[in-house]
Amino acid sequence: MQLPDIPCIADDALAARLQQLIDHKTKPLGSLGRLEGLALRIGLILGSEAPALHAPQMLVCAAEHGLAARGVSAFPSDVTWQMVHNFVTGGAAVSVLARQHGLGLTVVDCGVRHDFAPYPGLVLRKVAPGTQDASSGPAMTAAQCAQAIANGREVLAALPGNVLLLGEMGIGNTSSAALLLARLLDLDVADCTGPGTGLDAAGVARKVAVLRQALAANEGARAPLAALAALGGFEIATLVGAVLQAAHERRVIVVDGFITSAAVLVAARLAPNVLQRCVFAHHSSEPGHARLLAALQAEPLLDLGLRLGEGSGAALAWPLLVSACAILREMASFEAAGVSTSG
Ligand SMILES: Cc1cc2ncn([C@H]3O[C@H](COP(=O)(O)O)[C@@H](O)[C@H]3O)c2cc1C
Ligand SMILES: O=C(O)c1cccnc1
Repeated sequence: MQLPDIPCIADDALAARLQQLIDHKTKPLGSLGRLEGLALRIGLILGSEAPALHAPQMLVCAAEHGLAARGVSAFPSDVTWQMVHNFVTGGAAVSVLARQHGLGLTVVDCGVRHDFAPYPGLVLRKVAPGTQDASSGPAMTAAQCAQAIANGREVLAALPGNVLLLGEMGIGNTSSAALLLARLLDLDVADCTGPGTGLDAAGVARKVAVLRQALAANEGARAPLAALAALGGFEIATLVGAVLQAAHERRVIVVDGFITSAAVLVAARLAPNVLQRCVFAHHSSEPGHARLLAALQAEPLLDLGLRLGEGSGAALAWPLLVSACAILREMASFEAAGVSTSG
C-alpha cells in the first residue's frame, strides 16, 4: 500500500523564533505553562510565527465489531447505529460540543450493520456490515483494511480547514484498541484492558479471556498493517487513513481518548512523523490509555476523568488550541508594551 509522504518537521530556525516570541511576551518566563509548548507545536505544524486555526473538523468514524458478540461490552452492538443517528441529529455529547465550539461535524459509516438514508453530515463508506469475530480469526481481510484506510484518506482530503479532531463510535472498540496496544507494544493484554462502557470486575476478566483468544487466533499478525487488519475495526482503520492524510497535509491533529490514540499508534508505526502533528487532548480513565500515552511520549492537555470517546475530549480541548494561537499572535512583547523586564 502506498503511504502518503509525511516529512519530518525539522525547522530549527522557526522553532527558535517561536520560542523567542513566546519568551518575550509580557509575562514571567514560562508562566503560561503547557500553553507555551502547545503554541510552539502548532506554530511548527502550520509553519508560521502567527498560526491561525480555521475550519476545524471533527471526524467521527463508526463501525461494528464481530467481537462484540462475545460479550466484551456492557452495551449491545445496535447502540452503534443508534448513536450514529444521534450524532447527526444533534443529540450526542460530541454533537453538542461540536455545535458549542463551531466545529464541523462529519460522521462516517465505516462499517455499521444498518442501512442509513442519506443525511447531512453523514458520509457512507461502509467496507462491510461489521468486522468478523477476531477471537476466531482476522477481523478483516488485508484488502478490507486497505479499503478503510483509503476511505479515511479520501474523506479527510475532501474536508476544509487546517485542524482535524478525531472521534469514533463502535461498541466493542475498547477491545480492538486494547488488542492493538498489546500486540504493537508487546504488553500483557490484561494491562491494556478496562471496563469500557462499564463492565464490572468479573466482566473485565471475561473480556481479558476473550482478548487472549483473539491474540492467539491472530498470532502471526505482528506488523502494523497486519495487526490492524486482524485486531482492529473499520472505524479504527478509517481513522488511520484520515490521520495519515491529515499529517501529509500538515493539519493539526487533535487526538481524543483511548481508541483514537490506538489509531494514532498504528499510524505512527507506519509513519513516525505523524506524531509531530498530534496534540493529545485528554487522559481517558480507560486504564490502557496511560500506557499508550507513555509509549507515544504524549502529554495530554486535560485530565477530566472522561471515558466516553466520540471525540468529546478533543472537542473540550479545542479552546486551548485557539487560546495558544491567540497568545502567540496577539500578546504584546515587553518591548512593544513598554513593560520592564526582570533584573
Ligand atoms: C450510549 C453510548 C454512547 C457512546 N459514545 C461513545 N461510546 C464509546 O463506547 C464504546 C466503547 O466501549 P466498549 O468497548 O465497552 O463497547 C465506543 O462506541 C465508544 O465510542 C459510547 C457507548 C455508549 C453505550
Ligand atoms: O477513551 C476512550 O476513547 C473511551 C473509553 C471508554 C469507552 N469508549 C471510549
